[in-house]
Parts: sequence; C-alpha cells; structure tokens
Amino acid sequence: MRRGQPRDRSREPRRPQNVSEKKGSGTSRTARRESGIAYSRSLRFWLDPANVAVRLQQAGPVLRTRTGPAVAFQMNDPALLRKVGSSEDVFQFWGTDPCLEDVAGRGITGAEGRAHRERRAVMRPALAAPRLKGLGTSVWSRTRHLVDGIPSDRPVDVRYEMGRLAAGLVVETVLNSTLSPETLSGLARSRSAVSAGMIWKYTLSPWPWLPAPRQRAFRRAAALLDRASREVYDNHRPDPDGGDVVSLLKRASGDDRRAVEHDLYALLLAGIETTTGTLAWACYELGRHPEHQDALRAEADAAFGAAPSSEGVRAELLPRAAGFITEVTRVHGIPFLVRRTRDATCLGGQSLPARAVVTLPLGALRRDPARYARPDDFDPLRWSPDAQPPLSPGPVLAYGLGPRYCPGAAAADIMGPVALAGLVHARTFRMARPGRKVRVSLELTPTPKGLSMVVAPRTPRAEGAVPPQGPGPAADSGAGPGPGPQTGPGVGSCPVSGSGSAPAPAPGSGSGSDSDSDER
Ligand code: HEM
Repeated sequence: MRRGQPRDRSREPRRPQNVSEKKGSGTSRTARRESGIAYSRSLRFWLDPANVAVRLQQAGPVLRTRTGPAVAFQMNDPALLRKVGSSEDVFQFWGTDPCLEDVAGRGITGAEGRAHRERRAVMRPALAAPRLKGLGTSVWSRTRHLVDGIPSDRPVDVRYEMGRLAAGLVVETVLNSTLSPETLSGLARSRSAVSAGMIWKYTLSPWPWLPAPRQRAFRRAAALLDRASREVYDNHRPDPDGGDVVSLLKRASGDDRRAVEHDLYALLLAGIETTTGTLAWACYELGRHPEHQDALRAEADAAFGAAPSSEGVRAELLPRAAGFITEVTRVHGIPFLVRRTRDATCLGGQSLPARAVVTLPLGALRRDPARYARPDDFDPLRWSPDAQPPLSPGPVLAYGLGPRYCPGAAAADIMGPVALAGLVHARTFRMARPGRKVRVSLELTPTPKGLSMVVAPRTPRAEGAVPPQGPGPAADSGAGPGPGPQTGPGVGSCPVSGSGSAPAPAPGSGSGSDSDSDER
C-alpha cells in the first residue's frame, strides 16, 4: 500500500491474535518477524499467512481488497490460486497489459495464446535440463571472474554487486554473449527503476501515472535494456551445434532481427531481476549465519577442491547450496503474482468485474505454519535430503505455474547454487553494520535496500570446521506437506459479498495459465 492513502479499516477482517499459534506453530507474531528486516506495510501484508487464514475463515476463498482507487481480489485458497495461474484465457498475464507495453510487452512476456506458445516452444530445447549439462562449469568460472571485480577493502552495496553478477551470468552463461562492464553496471544500477516502475504503473492502471523523476528513471532504464538486447544479439557466440537459445531464436525469426531482440529483452528483464534478488538475499543470510556460510564453503571445497578445475562443476554436488537457495526463495522470494480478469467472471462465490486485479499470495503460503515448522526462521536445513519428513520444494512455486512457468527455471536451478558456491569459495561475507535493519523495497522481486557488506577474501578454513557433506537430519526441519488452507475452489453462485478491506494490491510478478510442458 502506498503511504498516505486512506484505508477503510471498518471493513477489514478482524484478525484473531496469533493465528499461527492456533495452527500449531507455537510462535508469537512478534517472534515470527525477521528481526533484521524492515518490511514496508504492504509487504508485511503479503507475507503474513495470518491474513490468508483469517480471510479464509471470515471472507471466504476470494477476498475483495481496496485501497483508494485500487481494487483487487486475493486468492486465499491455494486451489483457486492454481486455477487463476492456469487459466490465461480468463485471467490475463501482467506482461500483456497495455500499461506495461513499453517494457514487458516485448517478446515472450508480451505475447499471448498461440504466438506465446510457439515462441516458448522455440526456446524450450535450449533451456531444458538435458541441454544444460555444461552450464555449471561456465557459471562457476564466470562467477569466479565476476567476483574478482567486487572490492574487498571496503563495504559494498550488495544489491548492486549481485545485480552485476546476475546480469553477467545471464548474458554470458545462458545467452552465450557478452556485454561491456559499463553496460553490466548500468543494468545493475537501473534494475530497480524498471522493477518498481512496473509495480506503480500496474497498480495505478488505467491511469499509469508515475512522478516525473520516477518516469524519467524508468524510461532511461528501459532504453538501456533495449541497447543491451542489441549488444547481446551482436556479441552472440553460437554453440558449435547451434542449439543454444539465441541461435534457436535467430533461426526461427529469419530476417526479423527485432523479434529476436524483443525476446532477449524479456529474458534479460526477467532473468536479471529474479537472479539479483535471489543472490542478494543469499548474501544477507550468509552474513546472518556464519555457520551456514562455513558449511557451504566446506561443501564447495569438497566438491571442487581448493583450486577447482574448470571441469565437472555440477549443481548436484551442492545439495546444501541448493537447499540454501530454496530457503532464500521461500523466505524472500516473489511475494505475490498478479493477473487481471479479461471479462466479468465469478470465482469462489465472488463476482469479479472485467479488468479486476487478481493477486496470488505466494509469500504468505510459503510461511504457512501448517506446512513449515517455525516458518519465519531462515532454516536451509529443512530442505536437507535427510530431513524427516522430507520437504518437497514444489509448493514453494519458486518459478510460478501454468503457461508462464519460468522458462529459465532449469538454468536458475544450476545458476543459484553454483554461483553461491563460487561466492563463498572465494570470499567471506560479513555485515558491514551488524544489527542495522535492512529495508525491503517493493519491486517485482523485493530486494534488500542499502544492504552493506564486507566481502573479504575468504578466511582459511579452521581446523574441525563443519563437515563438507551431508547436513544430516535437520533438527527443525519442516513439518512435512501439511494441508494448508483447505477450502475448495467451488465456483459458487454470484454475487456473494463477504468482502473485507486490505492494503493495496501492488502487483508482484506475472503468473501463468493453462499447462505448459515446462511446468513442474
Ligand atoms: C532465481 C531465479 C528465477 C526465479 C525465482 C524466477 C521466477 C519466475 C517466475 C515466478 C515467473 C512467472 C511469473 C508470473 O507468472 O507472473 C517467471 C517467468 C519468467 N522467467 Fe524466471 N525466474 C528465475 C530465473 C530466470 C532466468 C535465469 C530467466 C532467463 C534467462 C528467466 C526468464 C523468465 C521469463 C522470460 C519469464 C516470463 C515467461 C513467459 O512470459 O512466458 N527467469 N520467472
């Protein structure tokens, strides 16, 4: 919710105290909040499973929320959430919204229906897991190269440094191309102008007004992405067999260079945004948990040695790093996806007008105490293969669902753990100002604002440090797949009231609809 906007509190659902306690987590609301993070009010709303639980009890599976002129419908019920994410003919993907035409409207994010499916089909073979066998090795070596550029003698802005790293990895390892160091830095610097600008525009649509300075920054950032897509096209080095993603796009587009650039634009926009957020939050958690940092370093040493060869770097050798990244996504990932109704429709007993914003609260569901023990604690060991009962990452919906399921998911599954291993193998991450709260910006992927860390050369491994492999049974592993809110989706008779009032529906990222073969 934007500051200064009045809220009709009388229509808010009353929230019982400690809803999570009722569901058996045994933690108080105060304890449940991350102590080192200052969330904005709207983000707190999106991350709070109590909101979903209360709404399910008091307002039903679909809740009408309102802030000022912004009306949205939140899917409280996971089954309905999946339905919305899978029905693109009814619920329009944000990338195709006219208010975002100048950024997300390019390439696959802006395409719909058959055109979208065809474009996805062109990319799919290049981004599928079997094709990505060599990706780990190139991510490792590019991480080691890019990490050399991070100053070690003074505190650094982690969000910026991880933005540079993320841009370099996406361009060099996924797109087989290069960008000048200046362009990489520019992309890292301007990422949040695009990301936050998209939230503003979408929320305020059909009056996508932005304050003048924000509008200028947004336009400059979009123009830079455009230039970067052209550079990526020009500097592209095809794989010998021509099976890499840019080669496939070029072949499928014939002489239409602009069509390829538009897809590159979409891949850069989505890939850099999400990878930056994941790596920046991973650094934050490394700083807060030196014991996990030591264990990750030991795992990387054991997998690749003190002076790793450039051969055979595989994410499967890094289960601890993979669990760490999954936990980063669970705790800090995209808090909600958004869609818009195309026409008036009826869902969960609620009438939804045409062009209504529909929100899918992933962040709250990822903190469901019925599924995750101590859901606000950052505990990567809950994802240990030895945890009892084992937890499946599926319900985290890290990569969305339906036809918009992330096409870069298989690459990201390699990139995240291997880049993390490369970072801790080379450097030690410490908070520059321990105890200082980190603010979280509301962007497509929220990132830690002003996170300042010292990224020094790694300290030698202490004798008797944490053993390299096998995190062992997680003492506080997740409680196993719990039921979560269980109201069925039931498309009841309309209209039904049961609306409350809640913070503004600031959009998160996009979502997906009917099933795509990429979907897991
Ligand atoms: C940690 C890494 C990543 C995460 C958590 C992530 C997450 C997501 C999610 C949740 C969506 C769906 C959004 C929605 O339905 O509203 C999505 C879509 C997308 N992602 Fe990713 N992603 C990641 C990495 C990447 C990478 C590396 C690339 C490309 C190089 C990429 C390219 C895309 C594109 C182009 C879409 C839009 C798909 C479409 O419109 O059909 N992502 N991603």
